[in-house]
Amino acid sequence: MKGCQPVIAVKGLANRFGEAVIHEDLDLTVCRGEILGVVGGSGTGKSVLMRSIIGLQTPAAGEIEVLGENMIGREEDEAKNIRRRWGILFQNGALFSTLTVAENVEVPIREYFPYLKPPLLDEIASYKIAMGGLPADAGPKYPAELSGGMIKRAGLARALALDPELLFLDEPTAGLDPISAAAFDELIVSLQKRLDLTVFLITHDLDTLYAICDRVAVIADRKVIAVGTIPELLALDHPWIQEYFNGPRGRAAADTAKEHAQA
Ligand SMILES: Nc1ncnc2c1ncn2[C@@H]1O[C@H](COP(=O)(O)OP(=O)(O)OP(=O)(O)O)[C@@H](O)[C@H]1O
Repeated sequence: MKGCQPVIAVKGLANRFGEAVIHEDLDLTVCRGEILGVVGGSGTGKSVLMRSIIGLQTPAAGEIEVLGENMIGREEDEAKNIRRRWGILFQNGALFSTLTVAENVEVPIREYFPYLKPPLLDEIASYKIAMGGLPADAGPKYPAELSGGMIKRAGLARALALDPELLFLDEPTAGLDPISAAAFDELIVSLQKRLDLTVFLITHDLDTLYAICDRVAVIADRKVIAVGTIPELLALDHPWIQEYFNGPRGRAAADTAKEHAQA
């Protein structure tokens, strides 16, 4: 991408579990300010890639830089300083079930700013809950009292708790109805613009790819086989890419995106 300032730079990444080789010589660059979609068939290693980037999975080989910092082999206190610069929304929201939404949002704030007093913590949590697009009365609720869409929004509010520069989203619209999914997509775009975020977004949702991603990285054959805009990807004749974007679901998503552009 022209003028790309790399926020994530992965080079020669290899991941293996026993005999199973998940990644081999995988390269990927995510540029500042973009929403990069990551797609690939089930089990191609999208989550393992994200886990490697955020330091939850030690790769067998390769280099990973995030926000200009080498991520491999860092001491815990150094890694902690880098971690506070990003937010993560895990696939199922990963909220603590025994804590309210507000308390969940406060977890990372308490970790990094243990001296903050409850009134200020509550104020910050309310602000983040509103940023996640939840009503104020969601704060005292427990995750079990929330709908799937609200859980994602609460997870997003927590991911935004420390004013991140970079956001990782693992299948944020999975399990949402199409209207809630579209609303969540809009929220991501508006947050990305307002907060000048870089977004690494794993998804199977073709509507999301068309609606909000600047570029899409395709994982197949253990590596990133292509990165580009959807028109750029459509010009490639890789069978998975063609089937994915030109299959019935891909064409329907393209039509929906066209209708939105004309409306
Ligand atoms: N901790 C682990 N131990 C052993 N195998 C693992 C581990 N984590 C992931 N795998 C394997 O690595 C492969 C890639 O998993 P991953 O969850 O990254 O796939 P994915 O592309 O995110 O899939 P999906 O789209 O279905 O979520 C799978 O075969 C999975 O079983």
